[in-house]
Amino acid sequence: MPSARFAPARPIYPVAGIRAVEARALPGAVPPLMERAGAAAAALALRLLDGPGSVLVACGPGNNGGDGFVVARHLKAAGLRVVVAFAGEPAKLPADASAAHAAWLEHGGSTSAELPPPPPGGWNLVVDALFGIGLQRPLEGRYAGWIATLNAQPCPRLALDIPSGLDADSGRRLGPCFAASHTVSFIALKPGLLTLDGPDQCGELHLQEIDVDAEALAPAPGHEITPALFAGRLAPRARNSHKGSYGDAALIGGAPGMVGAAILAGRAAANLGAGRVLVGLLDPATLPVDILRPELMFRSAPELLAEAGIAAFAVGPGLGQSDAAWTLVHAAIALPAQLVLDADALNLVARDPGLQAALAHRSRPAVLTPHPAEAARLLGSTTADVQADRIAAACRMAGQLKAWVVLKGCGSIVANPDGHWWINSSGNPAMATAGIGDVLSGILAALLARGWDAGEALLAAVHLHGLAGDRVCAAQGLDSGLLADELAPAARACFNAWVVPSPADAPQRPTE
Ligand SMILES: NC(=O)C1=CN([C@@H]2O[C@H](COP(=O)(O)OP(=O)(O)OC[C@H]3O[C@@H](n4cnc5c(N)ncnc54)[C@H](O)[C@@H]3O)[C@@H](O)[C@H]2O)[C@@H](O)CC1
Ligand SMILES: Nc1ncnc2c1ncn2[C@@H]1O[C@H](COP(=O)(O)OP(=O)(O)O)[C@@H](O)[C@H]1O
Ligand SMILES: [K+]
Repeated sequence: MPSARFAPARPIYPVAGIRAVEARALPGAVPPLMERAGAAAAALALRLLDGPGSVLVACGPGNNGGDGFVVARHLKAAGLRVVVAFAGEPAKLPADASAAHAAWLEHGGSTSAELPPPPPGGWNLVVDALFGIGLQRPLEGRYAGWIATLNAQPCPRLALDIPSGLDADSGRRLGPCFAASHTVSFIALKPGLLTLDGPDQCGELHLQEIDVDAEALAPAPGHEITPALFAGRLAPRARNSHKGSYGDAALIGGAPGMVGAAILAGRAAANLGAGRVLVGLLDPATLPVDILRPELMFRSAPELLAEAGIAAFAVGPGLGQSDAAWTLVHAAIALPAQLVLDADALNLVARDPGLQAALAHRSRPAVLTPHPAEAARLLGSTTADVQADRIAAACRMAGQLKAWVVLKGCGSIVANPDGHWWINSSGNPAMATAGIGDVLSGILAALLARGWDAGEALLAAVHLHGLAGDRVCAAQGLDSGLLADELAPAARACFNAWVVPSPADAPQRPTE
């Protein structure tokens, strides 16, 4: 079975969910969860140190500080020079943290109420155990100063559970925020690690489940995206199949001056194995053929919408917001085919409650691919409001429009109409360039044309699109300058590697 090849999709919990898991896991846990967390973090710290040295552990007034005392104890026991900064009142520590503090003192440790200056040669590691999921407001005063000093240390910087200053639910920096080179998070993933500012602040992310099976204790409202979610679709083609078996994908867009967007989407659909790809341009006079991709067939947009038997339409790339564009969107929503709405198709829907109602009443849910500004228009809010809670925004759009939605950007959020959500971790900022979104629409159109349902197609397309961006950037050493048209061949390669495993992935024959 292909699914055995893919890591299962790990659950993601906002703070309330982690608290529910903890409440069930904590009582009677042996060893206590804080001891497990601290030991796991210390093991990572030792790998980062790779030898003797001096470590600074900055501990806060709650249980995150408790994790820090445990880490300090283990590192001291391993022979390192460990300095603990702790400005809280020991008597006010919560019970587990208080026990960890006492154990640190019993093992010969001490604490300093101020951040001590670095030793000659500097720190070899700094550990942020100031605040975890209990952060309630922006850091200021002493702790803001500590964060600035910790961030200035030219050594590995390890955050425990979540970088201090980062909101665990939204991924928003609330103010001064620890800039980790590595983050070790405990029990389960939190959304804030994976979206918005989270990936920048976390550095390399390590999850330590510390022997807690979170999903057995409390249902998870969200999951990460991995191919395990759509592995059932990744079977090789039947030999006895033909182009009609893989559907017609139709791209509608390309107003004058924006024909490239429709071409990019069409090329991507061709690379992802649609049986036939048809491009319907608003201004068909501009381009009769894509000479570099002559597989694409061209029509006028109204002609294409009237064509029988098309399995999937993606409407929006380069569409514009003219009256003609509105007529096309209106007609596309009414068709029984699979439907992707992107870019200006979304802007037209945002302006028209009639289109919104028609979308919500489709027999098959549509797939919507807004970036945060398009999402703000759909929700009648602002981009800042959307970004302040990306999961809530994605779920609201999906619920209101009864559609599958991806809210794009760093840590894209996929939401279904029932309120479940997923976060995608593939992709990179070189993808922040015009045309990349059109490629996503094309990938989606191809998978839908091939018969995938809306949810599987969206999860796969979003993950694959990011993976393709990562592959091209890694292969060419790019931080910027990625071209949208480079993505589709890379997406093709990644997709086919899922379907046809390399010999190294093939099951081994038992030796006799
Ligand atoms: N309870 C347990 O046994 C476990 C707890 N864990 C750790 O505990 C953490 C959560 O602990 P807590 O709930 O105690 O929360 P935190 O330790 O994250 O912070 C809570 C404390 O910080 C204060 N605070 C919040 N925001 C502040 C701000 N901006 N400025 C100044 N003070 C502020 C609060 O008043 C409270 O005293 C997790 O992130 C994780 O690191 C893990 O060890 C797993 C097990
Ligand atoms: N910093 C980033 N990290 C990961 N993915 C990104 C980042 N910036 C952009 N992307 C991805 O690139 C694509 C850009 O799409 P979009 O903003 O619609 O651009 P356009 O419509 O101009 O092609 C989205 O899929 C988005 O998730
Ligand atoms: K922390």
